[in-house]
Amino acid sequence: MNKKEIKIFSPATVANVSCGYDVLGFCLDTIGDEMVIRTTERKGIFITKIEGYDLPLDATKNVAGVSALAMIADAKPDFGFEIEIYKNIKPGSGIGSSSASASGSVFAINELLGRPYTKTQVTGFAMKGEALASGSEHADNLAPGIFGGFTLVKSISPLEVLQLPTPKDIYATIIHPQIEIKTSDARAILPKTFPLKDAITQWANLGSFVHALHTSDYELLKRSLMDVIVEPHRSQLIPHFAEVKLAALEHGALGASISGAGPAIFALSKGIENAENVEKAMREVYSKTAIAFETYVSKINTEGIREL
Ligand SMILES: Nc1ncnc2c1ncn2[C@@H]1O[C@H](COP(=O)(O)OP(=O)(O)OP(=O)(O)O)[C@@H](O)[C@H]1O
Ligand SMILES: N[C@@H](CCO)C(=O)O
Repeated sequence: MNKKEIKIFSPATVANVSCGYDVLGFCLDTIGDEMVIRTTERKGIFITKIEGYDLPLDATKNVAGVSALAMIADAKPDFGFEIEIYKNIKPGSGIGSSSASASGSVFAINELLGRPYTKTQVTGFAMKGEALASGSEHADNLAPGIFGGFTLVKSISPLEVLQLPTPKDIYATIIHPQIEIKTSDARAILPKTFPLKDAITQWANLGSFVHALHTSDYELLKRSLMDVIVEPHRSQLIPHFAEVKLAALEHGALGASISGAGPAIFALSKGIENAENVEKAMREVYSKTAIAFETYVSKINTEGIREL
């Protein structure tokens, strides 16, 4: 007998991770949304409650509803689902707000259906929801939420996700200035072509970053956390980006860059003490401005979305 109701924690995630635009991501632990999903006799998907932020209850306009509708169109259950969303991740934050909803609903429905779908298939349904928010299908926030840890999306069609190892002592620091950048806008400002020399630098860094994760080589990790493709364009949208990045690097971070489409900025550090020093240094930069902000220090969440 399958369960009729499930409560989950759907974590925030960091996409791109400097050198892996649209393919690399990792999962955070200290911030995420909660969702309750239950079966109903009436067929369909019904978003009955959203707390935290003002988002559409219409299932066709909410990413959680769109991904859930895609899953039930395939599974064809003879009952429906109600979804309650308790949002902690601000939409347009750069730490995967839309992704947490799009993946949370289908993770939970898969559980309530008795887990007929693999994690890769669940990610495929979630991509339908994520596309509503960003205007194109990508899975670099979804995959770390669903699989946990660091992930690499090798291909979106057919979808193939690689789970990468998480070095034992690695921590993330996030600063989230309270301005909104829509992913669709941040994608639209990117050039359509790039110089070959920049592409070479970027794929060399991506390859060496993956190698550094496999070998827990923090020195190599530090030298690989670079972005010559996206950061130069998008950093202009984030006030004080260069100062925050410099402060992070000067206070022990292995690397720092834009989290997803921004405005959040992430840093990776070896050890929680370094991660906390980086947090303090990042806070100092924004404390001198009129912009409100929040910061988080988090271990890497290797479990991903979990039942509460
Ligand atoms: N359940 C939902 N949660 C969050 N955003 C939603 C949801 N449903 C629809 N949206 C819409 O998606 C957009 C936010 O998604 P967007 O991808 O821009 O931000 P993000 O997910 O925080 O960023 P990133 O993907 O860079 O981490 C907003 O326009 C919001 O109204
Ligand atoms: N890879 C995506 C992540 C944000 O959803 C981007 O940077 O546009």
